[in-house]
Amino acid sequence: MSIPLQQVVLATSNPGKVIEITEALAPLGWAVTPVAGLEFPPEDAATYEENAALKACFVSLSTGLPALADDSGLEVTALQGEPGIYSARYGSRATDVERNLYLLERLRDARTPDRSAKFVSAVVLAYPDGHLETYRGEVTGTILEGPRGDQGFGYDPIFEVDGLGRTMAERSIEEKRAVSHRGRALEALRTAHQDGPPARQTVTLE
Ligand SMILES: O=c1[nH]cnc2c1ncn2[C@@H]1O[C@H](COP(=O)(O)OP(=O)(O)O)[C@@H](O)[C@H]1O
Ligand SMILES: [Mg+2]
Repeated sequence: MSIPLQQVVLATSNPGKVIEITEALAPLGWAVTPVAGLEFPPEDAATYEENAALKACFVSLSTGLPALADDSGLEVTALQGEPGIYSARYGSRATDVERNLYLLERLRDARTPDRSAKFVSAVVLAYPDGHLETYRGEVTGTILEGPRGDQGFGYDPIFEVDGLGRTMAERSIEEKRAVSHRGRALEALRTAHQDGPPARQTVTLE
């Protein structure tokens, strides 16, 4: 039997993610509240899915409510998938602008014409009884020589979405959601929940 969902806590302190996730979940009619006053455990897992599960489980257990977390990153082909799961702290740089500059330097040093990359998002919804739902979204693009646009956050200004000719920072929140990794993962979640919580898989041991 599914637990009816009315309220979900967002397990993130990233303001850009809070805005994007809250807007993407609006059609479901859930009360979506950002988490407050919790210090997150270190993200020391090896995959986006496990890191998102760490954050979502921690907040769900702390609040007794269903909690949703996103773990995401940028994977640059010529840098063997860097910064990947380490995107939030790439090169130990402290700000988005410094991390963007560091990435551009690394790519220049790689001396290759290949500037292809992709954004990946894993979204996990954790229930207080330990049940997890996992969704994933990706978007491919090109790393520019310099930043363009002032919307969004993180690596948005240096990532031009394939086929669009605009960076993620040159799109409104709605336009970004239509193509972004997080928008796609959350669309999968919305579809799964459109008629109530999806059925849980039962495992039978023989
Ligand atoms: O939509 C996006 N646009 C630009 N950069 C992003 C996006 N999603 C993730 N990133 C980058 O990847 C990092 C993902 O970090 P992570 O998911 O571990 O935690 P965070 O919630 O603490 O930022 C972000 O800090 C940002 O630098
Ligand atoms: Mg992370």
